[in-house]
Amino acid sequence: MAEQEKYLFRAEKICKSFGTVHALKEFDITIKAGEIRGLVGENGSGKSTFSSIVAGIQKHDSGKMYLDGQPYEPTGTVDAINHGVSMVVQEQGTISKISVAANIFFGKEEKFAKGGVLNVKEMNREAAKALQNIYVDNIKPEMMIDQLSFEDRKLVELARALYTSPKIWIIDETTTALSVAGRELLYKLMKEKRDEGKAILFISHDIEEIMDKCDSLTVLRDGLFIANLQKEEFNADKIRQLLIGRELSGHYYRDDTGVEISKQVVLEAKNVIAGSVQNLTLQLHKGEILGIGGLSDCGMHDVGKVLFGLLKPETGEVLKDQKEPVKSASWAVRHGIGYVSKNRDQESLMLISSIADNICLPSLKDLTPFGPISDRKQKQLAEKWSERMEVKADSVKVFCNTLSGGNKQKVVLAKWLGKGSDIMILDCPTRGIDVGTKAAIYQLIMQMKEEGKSILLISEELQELIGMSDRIVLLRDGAVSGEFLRNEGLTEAKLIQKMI
Ligand SMILES: Nc1ncnc2c1ncn2[C@@H]1O[C@H](COP(=O)(O)OP(=O)(O)OP(=O)(O)O)[C@@H](O)[C@H]1O
Repeated sequence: MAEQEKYLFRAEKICKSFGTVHALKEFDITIKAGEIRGLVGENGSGKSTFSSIVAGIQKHDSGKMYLDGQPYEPTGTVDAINHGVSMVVQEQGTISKISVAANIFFGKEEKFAKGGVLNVKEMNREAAKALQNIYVDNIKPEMMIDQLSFEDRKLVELARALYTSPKIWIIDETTTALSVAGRELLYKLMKEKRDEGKAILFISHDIEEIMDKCDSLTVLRDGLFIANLQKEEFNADKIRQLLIGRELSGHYYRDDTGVEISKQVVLEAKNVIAGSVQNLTLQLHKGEILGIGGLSDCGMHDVGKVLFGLLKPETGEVLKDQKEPVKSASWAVRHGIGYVSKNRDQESLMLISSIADNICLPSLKDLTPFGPISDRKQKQLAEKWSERMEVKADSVKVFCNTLSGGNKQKVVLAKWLGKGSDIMILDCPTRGIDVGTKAAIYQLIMQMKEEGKSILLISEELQELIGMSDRIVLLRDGAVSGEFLRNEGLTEAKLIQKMI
């Protein structure tokens, strides 16, 4: 048997450059049938570039790929799907202004067309099957995709990817877009597909998750293959060291306990009903890190929107300093409130603009109090925060649409840290961020707290909530279901009890 035939998929010496950036340098990887292979590496190490080449989204410059022992050179995504390769992308992968069913069958509509007329009923019926295949019954095929939450749109992407029963399923940093329940569903599907003899390439920054769910892993650093490990060789410290290229020292989360919370309330919601928020009463105190958690649809992401003025209360009010109503998002920015949305590409970044323009956007008024914008000051601010957040790019002039997912997230954080807002609403701030930078973000959050800033930390990561919050408020069905003060005995199980 030829060497490549032992594997369902094999890539050899894959190279890909974008101008002067060498995203992949002679990268090799193999995946067997019935294997879940993890792909790990720091932000910008080339994971999405590689997976998008396999999925036919872009072409490599050189190197060879084999599928089922045959040379594999997809001419595009449709060709990749026809060869049995499907991918769920890191960013939002659905198309706005069309239905769920139209998203699932985008590019394959001819399957439901007769005499040039689309049989929508038939397409909806088939879409319902695709959703049932992944055990989802709350999303209806005829719904407009824009009605769905970020998480539900990811589920539609899962349904689309699995509808064709792919031989290779690529999952690019998808878990962080999902709630606890969504993740469990994804893991169940991964196991099912593996047991059916399919191959799965699973990308994640969560080392524990990789160790738990994968059979083997490949480490990528700066576009280079670094190591392959089999399950029995997995060790968290070893993996971190391999992907960063040095030992990671220091504590990940803060280690103080028994902190005092100031009585001064800086931001509050009083009996608010808005979106998925039901009768919410919540107070954020000065210098406090207030963690917000819960299951999917508990309303936690809408809490951030309500407090930032993006979502208007139908009843109740949102007050700053217990007196001034938060009128709108622009009012909030002018009054020292910053907001990092979970939906980075749609709500937090101008993708077709430079890193510098994005970082400076909320600070323009501060940079130009008396006259025209100073290019020098703008560059200084952008460079300072881009360096502090370790954004990987040749310069701050680079456009955000060319950055890796994690580096885009760093720009979003840099933008609000540069503005120096007194209140920061962070919705999943470490989504897609690698372990090294994650530690730096936690340090920055602590620094903000020490400077007297107040932080609302909305997170799907229970460990992150326990590790960083002074106080944790849990939500169920849009209302507060439990509250915990920081203490040594706090466990995930205790939080989960209040979430379900
Ligand atoms: N279209 C593009 N134009 C220019 N540079 C690009 C483009 N796409 C990717 N890059 C660069 O290629 C490198 C690898 O990016 P890639 O998205 O593959 O990283 P990644 O490992 O997936 O990172 P992350 O964990 O942050 O998602 C980065 O330096 C990125 O800026």
